[in-house]
Amino acid sequence: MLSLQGFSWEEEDFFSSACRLLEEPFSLGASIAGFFGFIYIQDRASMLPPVALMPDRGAFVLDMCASPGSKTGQLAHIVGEEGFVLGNEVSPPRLATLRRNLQQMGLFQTASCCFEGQHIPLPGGFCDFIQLDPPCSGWGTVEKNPRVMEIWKEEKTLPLVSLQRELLKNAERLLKPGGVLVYSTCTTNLEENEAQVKFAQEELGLTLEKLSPLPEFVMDEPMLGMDGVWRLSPRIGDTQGFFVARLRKKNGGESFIPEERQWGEPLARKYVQELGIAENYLEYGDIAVFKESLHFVHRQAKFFPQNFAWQGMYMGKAGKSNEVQLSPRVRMAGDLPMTHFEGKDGLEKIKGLLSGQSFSCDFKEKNVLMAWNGLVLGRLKVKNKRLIWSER
Ligand SMILES: C[S@@+](CC[C@H](N)C(=O)[O-])C[C@H]1O[C@@H](n2cnc3c(N)ncnc32)[C@H](O)[C@@H]1O
Repeated sequence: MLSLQGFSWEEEDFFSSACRLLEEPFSLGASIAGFFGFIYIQDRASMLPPVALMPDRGAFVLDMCASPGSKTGQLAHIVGEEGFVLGNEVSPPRLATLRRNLQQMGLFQTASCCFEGQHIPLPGGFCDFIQLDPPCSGWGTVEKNPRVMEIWKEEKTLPLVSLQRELLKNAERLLKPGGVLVYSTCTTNLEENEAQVKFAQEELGLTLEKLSPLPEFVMDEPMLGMDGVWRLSPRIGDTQGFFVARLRKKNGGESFIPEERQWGEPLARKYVQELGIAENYLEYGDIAVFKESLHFVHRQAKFFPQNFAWQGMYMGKAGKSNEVQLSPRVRMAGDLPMTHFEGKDGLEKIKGLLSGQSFSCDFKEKNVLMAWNGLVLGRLKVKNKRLIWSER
């Protein structure tokens, strides 16, 4: 799809789905693959924290400061569809961006919530893995944002340092005994990096686990004589600055024993099939109605405590008497007619649909799946014997 639109890239060795863009005839985000969420654009170095965390397949991960969702998405790929990633974001507009991105990528193994990370009201010992990528001074992004050094001059970073500590304290509380935390920033500031790791070791009792150097990256010598963390300086045309440390909570002490609950009003199996969603998706959870919208309730989300406010991946609108309208972006395919597009010609037609064109068809159904070279992209509406793409 991307090569037919003139893009070229090479695969990176440090992470199986990472690719380095070589040719970009127009903005990659405006490509068809970008529109349908098959790619996510981010700096090379910002992919390192999930590589350091490397949760097991099927694991539960909390991403404490998640928007726009680069790491939530990457972690969701690592844990797979049977795993689960909860992305937390304190700012409502940024939470909306996070939710949009997760839906665009079709990641039903994710959910989101909106709390101050230092006060996420989950029970202690709830999480196997935590990603903490807190707000920081961003000195490592100076190539892109030259003003950061002025905005976040030395003493101005003090409130950030204390917020990061509060976040670290809650992360330690939320980890299960033996659980793993990755702390990362995009700054080169010692106080927000190595000094915070020392705080986590000395004040919170976490153990630093050594990360092996990655040959694909030029790494700097860590400060304070610390061994086994990743420290990168910004390098023009290559990476932004980054810092990554992996910490583990000691074994012993109690884990939280969760209880399963029902969330929303799950749609009956038969109805799910009628919507053109294959039954096998229900192995991962339910598709449930919440007031006016439809969301995926992953089976791992069923263990959240009763009063915990969270939201599963958005799947569409719900009307009265359980009448639902699936979002055109729902890629979960099932027994529904499909319209196939092939090759370059097919891409041109898809571009036409996305810009408001319609095509005549003989489908009797209200919705059909749309695929390009066998890859399901989403759902088209059938109106007056014409196929249209409509997100309304
Ligand atoms: C460095 S960015 C996270 C980037 C994200 N991890 C990614 O890779 O896409 C930090 C985020 O933390 C959010 N934030 C700020 N204060 C927070 C707090 N107290 N609790 C949770 N999130 C917070 C910011 O709004 C911002 O979206």
